[in-house]
Amino acid sequence: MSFQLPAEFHTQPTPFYYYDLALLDQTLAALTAAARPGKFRVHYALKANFNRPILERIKQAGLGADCVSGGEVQRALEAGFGADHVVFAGVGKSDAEINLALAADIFCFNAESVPELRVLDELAGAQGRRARVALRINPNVDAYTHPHITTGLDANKFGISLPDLAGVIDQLDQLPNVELIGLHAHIGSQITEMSVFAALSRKLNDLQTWLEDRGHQLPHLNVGGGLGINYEQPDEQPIPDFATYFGMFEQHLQRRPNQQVHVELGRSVVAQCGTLLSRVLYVKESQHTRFAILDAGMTELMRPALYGSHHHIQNLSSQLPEQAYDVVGPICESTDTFGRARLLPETHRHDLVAIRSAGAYGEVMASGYNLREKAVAVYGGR
Ligand SMILES: Cc1ncc(COP(=O)(O)O)c(C=O)c1O
Ligand SMILES: N[C@@H](CCCC[NH3+])C(=O)O
Repeated sequence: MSFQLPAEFHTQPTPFYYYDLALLDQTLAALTAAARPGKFRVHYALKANFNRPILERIKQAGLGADCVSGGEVQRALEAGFGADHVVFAGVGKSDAEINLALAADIFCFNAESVPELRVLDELAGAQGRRARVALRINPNVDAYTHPHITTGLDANKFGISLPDLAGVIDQLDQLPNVELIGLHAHIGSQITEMSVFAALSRKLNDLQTWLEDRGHQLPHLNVGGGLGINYEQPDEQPIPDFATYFGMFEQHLQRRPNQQVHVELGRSVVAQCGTLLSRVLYVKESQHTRFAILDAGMTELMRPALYGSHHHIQNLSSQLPEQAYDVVGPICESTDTFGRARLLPETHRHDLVAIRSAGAYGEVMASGYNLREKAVAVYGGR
């Protein structure tokens, strides 16, 4: 079934984000079933979408929270996630952010460098606490995704590269207010080649053996997020293939007895339930190209401009024969283009257009460039 906007929103001023909470609930049900309670602990990566109604559903489904800023830690706590289910990642955590998370006594910091560990130690000591830490390693595993969203290669800024790990652990062992509880890795986002999770598992298996030889038994292992979604055909696959994703780790990761394995998924949880709605301002026909100029632009959904990402586009108002359009926004940048030569039914001013799979990394990456107002969010399927 293709996308339908509930009638109550047909007069909503555009552009706006529409979220289908019923689809979110179905996605969460599939996710929690595939994670097989007790087998995997799932943390939702707030960076993908931190709207309150969405967070409340996710919390109700029993997920924890994966945060990448003090603001996200705060938002997760306000939304009711227990501090013991909050993890805090990020290559550049400020002192204020660390202090906030320490004071809340969150479950774990995913730490990425010796300088960060020293600051964690100092600030935890000042608060009379111990910081639980998982070391984010950079496993140098290619995620076969867009180069801008690959995070686990030597050239990327994230994590501790493997040759440096022994030195980092030696220094960590000297820090009295930091407790090593696990390893963390996250190799990239929008991953569709599932074999990379087997490669990651094998690296983690070797590392664990190496650590055990040095006397470190780790109760926690966090394998990150990254499961991709179907942007080309959102209606064919509204719910991502969680079973295959978890299956890769079940098959290839050598879990130690009583070890807790964590994942932190963002996109696959919320992408398909969100749609950006926009109206056509003008159809401009030149000698070369036929443009459909929308009232939404890269300020509302930056992914096509930033990564050349594909989002499925539908004209909800027209049933006329199809023509090719370059679908663009009103922003003063040539990259403000949602799609080139897209086949849409003959399109006219005021037609309503849906830009699909926009629930993750859409609204959260909006900007006020050109002094644009922030698009509102509305919710259906309650
Ligand atoms: C450290 C970390 N964890 C989790 C995520 C969530 O990833 P995804 O939305 O691809 O599941 C990201 C984003 O890529 C990340 O950087
Ligand atoms: N923002 C990116 C993904 C990066 C995820 C954060 N590490 C996207 O829209 O696809």
